Parts: sequence; structure tokens; C-alpha cells
Amino acid sequence: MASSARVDLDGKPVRAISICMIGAGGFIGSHLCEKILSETQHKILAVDVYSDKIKHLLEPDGHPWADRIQFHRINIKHDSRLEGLIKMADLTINLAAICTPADYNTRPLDTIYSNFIDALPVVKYCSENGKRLIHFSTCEVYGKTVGSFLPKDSPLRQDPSYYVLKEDASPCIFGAIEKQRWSYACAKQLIERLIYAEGAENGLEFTIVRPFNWIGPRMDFIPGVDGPSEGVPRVLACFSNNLLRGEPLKLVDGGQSQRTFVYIKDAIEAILLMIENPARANGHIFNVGNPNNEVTVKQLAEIMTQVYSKVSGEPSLEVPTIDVSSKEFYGEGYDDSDKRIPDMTIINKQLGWNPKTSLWDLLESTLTYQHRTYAEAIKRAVARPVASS
Ligand SMILES: NC(=O)c1ccc[n+]([C@@H]2O[C@H](COP(=O)([O-])OP(=O)(O)OC[C@H]3O[C@@H](n4cnc5c(N)ncnc54)[C@H](O)[C@@H]3O)[C@@H](O)[C@H]2O)c1
Ligand SMILES: O=c1ccn([C@@H]2O[C@H](COP(=O)(O)OP(=O)(O)O[C@H]3OC[C@](O)(CO)[C@H]3O)[C@@H](O)[C@H]2O)c(=O)[nH]1
Repeated sequence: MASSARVDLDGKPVRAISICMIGAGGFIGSHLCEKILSETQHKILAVDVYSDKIKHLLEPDGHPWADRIQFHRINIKHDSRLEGLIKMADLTINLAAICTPADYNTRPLDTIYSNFIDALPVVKYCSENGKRLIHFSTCEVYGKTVGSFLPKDSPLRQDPSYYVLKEDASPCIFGAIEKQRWSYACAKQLIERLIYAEGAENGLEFTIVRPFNWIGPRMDFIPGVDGPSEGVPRVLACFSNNLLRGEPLKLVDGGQSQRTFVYIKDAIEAILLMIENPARANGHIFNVGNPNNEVTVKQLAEIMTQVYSKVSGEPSLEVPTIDVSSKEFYGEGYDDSDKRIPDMTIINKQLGWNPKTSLWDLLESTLTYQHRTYAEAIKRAVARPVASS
């Protein structure tokens, strides 16, 4: 239930504000809208080209928050209404982006335009109108770890200073230009630099968020059910799709890359702290992840297979995974981050935030959702006779 007497981390009352949330209809946006509407009195001007993931929040009646969210179907590439919405709000949160790796090397122009060019007016309008901005960047700005360039048997690879990623110290290490995978990371890095410079030269009040593989319900789509059959979503949805269809999970280049996964509901708590504690969040770049949930992609596939069997009651496949080359899976120009462990010093010091949910628990609640939401639809799709030509 929304509380009218919220206090910030310094014990001061939090004033209800108006938030222009761009990309509100996506995975993170949908969870952020739910949290803000159910636990605070803030108002949301929700901007997106899609609203399916927030339609349960937009029904005119039946919710105590009905008058606190307004949906604006706007493509920020070309819509003059954007500046007016930013001017009306106290805070803008920009989530809009192309952010699925399958696009980075196959649609590099769209990727660069979406992550850099389309974000420029948002930064400009915030700066010119004296409005606060929380901008979503990515852990991909770190690229590869320093340690990945050491010989495989070097003992230095075990030294955290060669792989733990620190906002104010780690370099950004990308591959060659022909490795177009890095188009996204590079565009995100440049918009971070621009926002930082607007802060330094023009006094823009900003916070930059670097999410480390947030996962949970409503992430991406299941190909052939609520997204294109040939589409390639991020790994959670790829593996969920394989499990739902009873197919082996595809391990790109053997699944040796490592990731740390954080539960979306934990991560959203961090964003609410940023929203309600501007004095502690402004001018900072924050890693938001769970360093305790590190696995290789192969281990992720094994755990998801076990968890799915538990929540669906279906036995696991005898051969649960198959290897596939990155060229076959993603096409020319793919490359990968080897390891992503967030340093948590800054977010801990400024906001006292820590993630809580273990990988097993977050996969159990997420795969329960996937099974409940998609299993029947997939059964129907598989049973449907193929139309004869
Ligand atoms: N989910 C993660 O773990 C993760 C990790 C790193 C970075 N991020 C960043 O967080 C942000 C949100 O990610 P997400 O996982 O929710 O992705 P998402 O694709 O689910 O959400 C992005 C939303 O932006 C909207 N959008 C894109 N271009 C738009 C435009 N021109 N006009 C209006 N709306 C537009 C999309 O329709 C979508 O609803 C992105 O900036 C992404 O780069 C997310
Ligand atoms: O079927 C599959 C799909 C993927 N992989 C491998 O899994 C690793 C993680 O892939 P994914 O979650 O799709 O994306 P990344 O972690 O590489 O990149 C994201 O990180 C944050 C963000 O910025 C936004 O979410 C995005 O760029 C990877 O190694 C794939 O190769 C697989 O083996 N099988």
C-alpha cells in the first residue's frame, strides 16, 4: 500500500514528485512502475512505444493509483511532445534502448542511434530545463576484464584487482571495430561521458546506473509466442524458451563466459533509493548487481534445467545442453564479456543497498512465472498443424 509518510536515508520526509519514465513499457520499466505506484505517492508520465508489460497498471478503474500514471505512446526518435513531458516532471528516468546482444552486431546502426543519438535530446532537455536525470547505462561499458588478457595459467587471474569492476577505476576495454558487438557498449560509454560532462560544465543533476544482468518475470519475449519466431532475446528468455519446448539449451562457444545475475525486485529497490535520495545519488555512477550470484553460462543452464524440472514437474532431458558457435548463433562480429563482477563499495556507501536473493531463489520464482505464463501457449503452438503450401 502507498505510504504517505516516506522518509529518506537521512530521516527527512520525501516529497511526492512527478517522474517522466522513458522506456516504462519494458522489462525494468514495468517493475519500476509497479514499485513506485504501490509503495509511494509519486506520479509517472510513462513514455514508450509499447504498453503490453504495464497494461495491468493502466486500467482506468480498480487501482488506488489510477490517477498517478499516464501512458504516452511516443517514439522518442521523432516526437515534439518529449520536451513538454520532461518540463512537466521533476525527474526523468531514461530506460529506452536497443539492449539485446543479438542486435549489436546485426543492427549496429540502429543500436548506436538508439543508445546514443536518441538519448541526446533527453540529456539536453534535462540540462536546459534544470531537471534531474537518472540514465540507464550498462555493465557492458567495462567490456572485457584486464585479467582476460593474461595467460590462462597466470596466478594474477585469481587477483580481484584484475577482474572486479569499479565505477571510478576500471578501464573500458572493447574489441576491434569489426567486432560490432561493442557498438552498444561504445554508444553507452559516450552517452555516459556526455552526461558526466553536462554535470561538470552545466550543472546537470544526474545519476548513471550500470545494471549487471538483472533478470526476472517479463524479461524480453518467448520467440513465436509474444515475439518473433526467429528473434533472439537475452539468455534468460532463450533458455526459458528451450525449457518450455523441451529442447536442449544452446551454449554459445561452450558457455564459458561468466555473469553475475541479480533479481529484478532487489535491483528495483536500489533505483527507488536513488529516486528518493537525490543528495546521495546525484553525480554518481552506480554498479547495480549481485556479486554473490556468479556462474558460467553453462552452470546457469544446468541450474535452470534443475529448477524448471522442479517447478514444472517435468523430467529433464537426457542431453540438456548443446554447444553452438557464436558465429552460428549471433552471426559475424559477435564478441563477449568474459566476466562481470560488480564492485559494491560506492552503492553501499551512498545508499546502503545490498542485493538479497540467491540465484536458485530468483530462478525458482522467475521460472514459475515463465511456466505459468507460457507453457499452455507453447503446447497449443506445437500442436497446431503446419499450414500446407
Ligand atoms: N535488463 C538488464 O539486465 C540490463 C542490463 C544492462 C543495461 N540495461 C539497460 O536498462 C535499460 C532498460 O532495459 P530493459 O532490460 O528494461 O530493456 P527493454 O527492452 O525491456 O526496455 C526498453 C524499453 O524502451 C523502449 N524504447 C526503445 N526505444 C524507444 C524509443 N525510441 N521510444 C520510446 N520507447 C523506446 C522499448 O519499447 C522498451 O519497452 C536499457 O537502457 C538497457 O540498456 C538493462
Ligand atoms: O541461448 C543463449 C543465449 C545467450 N548465451 C550466452 O549467455 C551470455 C549472456 O547473454 P545475454 O544475457 O543475452 O547478454 P549479455 O550478458 O552478454 O549482455 C547483456 O548484458 C547487459 C545488457 O546490457 C542488457 O541486458 C546486455 O548487453 C552470453 O555469453 C551469451 O553468449 C548462450 O550461451 N545461449
